[in-house]
Amino acid sequence: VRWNLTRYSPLPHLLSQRHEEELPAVDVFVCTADPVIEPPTLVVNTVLSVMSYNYPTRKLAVYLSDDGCSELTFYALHQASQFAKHWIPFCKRRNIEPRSPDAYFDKPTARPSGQEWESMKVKKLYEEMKSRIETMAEKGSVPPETRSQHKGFLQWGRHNNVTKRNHQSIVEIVIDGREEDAVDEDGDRLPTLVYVAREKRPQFHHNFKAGAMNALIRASSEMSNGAVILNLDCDMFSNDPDAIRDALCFFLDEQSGHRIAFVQHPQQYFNVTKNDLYGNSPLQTDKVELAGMGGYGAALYIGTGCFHRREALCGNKYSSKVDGQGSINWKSNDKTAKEMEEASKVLVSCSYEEGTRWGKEMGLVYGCPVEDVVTGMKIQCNGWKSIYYRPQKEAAFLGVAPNTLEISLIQHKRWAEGLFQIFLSSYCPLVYGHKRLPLGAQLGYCTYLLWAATAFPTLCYLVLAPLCLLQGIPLFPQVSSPWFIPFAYVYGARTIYSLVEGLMCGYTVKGWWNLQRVVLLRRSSSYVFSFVDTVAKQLGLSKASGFAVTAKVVTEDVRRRYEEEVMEFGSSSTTFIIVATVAMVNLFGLVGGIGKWWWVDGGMSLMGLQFGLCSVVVGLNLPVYVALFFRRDDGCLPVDVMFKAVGLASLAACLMAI
Ligand SMILES: O=c1ccn([C@@H]2O[C@H](COP(=O)(O)OP(=O)(O)O[C@H]3O[C@H](CO)[C@@H](O)[C@H](O)[C@H]3O)[C@@H](O)[C@H]2O)c(=O)[nH]1
Ligand SMILES: [Mn+2]
Repeated sequence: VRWNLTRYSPLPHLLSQRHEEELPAVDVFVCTADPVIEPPTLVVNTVLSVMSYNYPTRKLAVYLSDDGCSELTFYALHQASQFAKHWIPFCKRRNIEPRSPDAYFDKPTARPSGQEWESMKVKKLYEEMKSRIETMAEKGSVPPETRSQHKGFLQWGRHNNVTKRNHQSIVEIVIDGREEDAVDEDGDRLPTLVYVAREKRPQFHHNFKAGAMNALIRASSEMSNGAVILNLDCDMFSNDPDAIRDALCFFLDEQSGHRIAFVQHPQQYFNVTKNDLYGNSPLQTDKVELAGMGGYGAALYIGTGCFHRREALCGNKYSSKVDGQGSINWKSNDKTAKEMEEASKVLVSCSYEEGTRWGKEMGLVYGCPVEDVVTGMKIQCNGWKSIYYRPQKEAAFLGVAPNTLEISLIQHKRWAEGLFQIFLSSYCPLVYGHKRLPLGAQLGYCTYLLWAATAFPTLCYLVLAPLCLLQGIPLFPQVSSPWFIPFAYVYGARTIYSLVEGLMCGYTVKGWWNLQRVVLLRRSSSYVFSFVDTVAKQLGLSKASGFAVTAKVVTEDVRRRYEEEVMEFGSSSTTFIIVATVAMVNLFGLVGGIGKWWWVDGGMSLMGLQFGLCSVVVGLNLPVYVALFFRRDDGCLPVDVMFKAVGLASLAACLMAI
């Protein structure tokens, strides 16, 4: 992936000059799944940020897919549609950035001073809306005066018996951009806003986010039918009001635009701390590796912050011969709102997909926890190219990064599992991509798909090396032997390369060091589970696991520790027992090894590499020891984890001795 770096700088002013009249309709899909882990205020901030794009509003439609089917989320969206009448003109008049109200009012420069009455007024309206949403969340019922403002609330009426897992299709147009009264306080037209909760029934598998996206693709095709689709997770707001125009530069490029299926932005986060304790923002991946994949025309689709050509996402193959291919012009729709809602409801019902190619050849691929990567690859194998675009100016999208170790490890378990599953499936890039993807791209995909497979080599280094050190079994050549050189070279060169590249990408030394630790923790815990689970599933020993939605809110205490970059444990999960045991084994190895070999002539030289390895691991694990023995806050490792870890590590040492 490092052989083919490609970076882009679009020229949006040329786009306006040449194509302003024929700009395509753009549909924005926002997905949410649970009103508790993904609070509605967060969701509507994302929605408001995309509603206020600098783009002709009659060509902009925003769809919210709610897999939680929550009246609260609908209420929040309805509130947001009212607030948008003030927010959008405010943003456009003053050209403010970012356009997520929370993020904007949080900026120190945005805090309105005394004279800024308008800013004060909008801020007040925003706070009022937020508190209404929070009140409704506490009370659990919609105020009667609001209930009568939109027929959509009837969907949650008593006779419908709506639960998260069992309910009818709901498609409610909250703002129909074509209506005369759909205007903001300045009299300008508002973008279309639609709420969709696809039908759920216990006997039908809903296929998580992939299912939600496919439902949206179909529902939107009945309404705005935008030729370009922007996919966002509910926790990722748009940070650049001109992002659509930048992306269109790729699709409308006269030379190669017709072949572009999607334009992917990196996943960047607004809550990453200075030294990125949990390695959430891997700068080398963002700035180098993904750009390298883009160089092969095979940028990965990573689920959010991605602009798609509808046609390619729907499963059509690229062909230079088909007429009209590449044209993504705007078309209008003459149906009434009611007709559109009714037609879409059928398309998002459970049984609609039965016997169709949806989830296989059409739309997002089902059955894989990383539906995004496999779908992206399938699109590329259909002959399309994809672009990876990381704007130099500022991030176009900003999301919420996991802020505890556990959340981050759970997320990685899902990813590594899904990725490995792709490797073992018929979608393996070396097979499926053979002759359809450049070799570099096939191998590039494998560097991700094989994350889980790194678990066992890593565990060997982490467990066998220190135990053998204790027992006096040398595993590597001794320091004075010429065979020492290749080992030292590989390790040294790899480390220096990674450090230098990391620093060039903008890491602090501490940030780079933190990343090494996190990678170690992932490989020795999350990826072990991913590997075992995937293999068990392949052998038919267990059923497909679900999609553990990443938690987006934590308590105040936990957030404070995150901001201070103190590692958060705070539970006795199996993951942490493994983490603590590995740390203890290495501590025993190092201390015991020194005690044993220091006095023996040539002992330190004989065991040199093992000592080195053990010291690095102990160094990386310092926060684990601190959490085990020195910390007393709620985020430390509980006493029972300490006993278990010490017990298991001693047991392992004893077994080795026998
Ligand atoms: O049944 C579900 C489960 C999830 N989601 C949505 O999917 C998105 C991603 O879920 P999240 O728990 O935040 O997962 P992350 O690990 O943060 O997501 C990354 O990884 C996923 C694949 O594992 C991709 O789908 C995401 O786009 C990508 O950001 C969120 O908006 C959810 O609301 C649904 O709509 N329905
Ligand atoms: Mn997420």
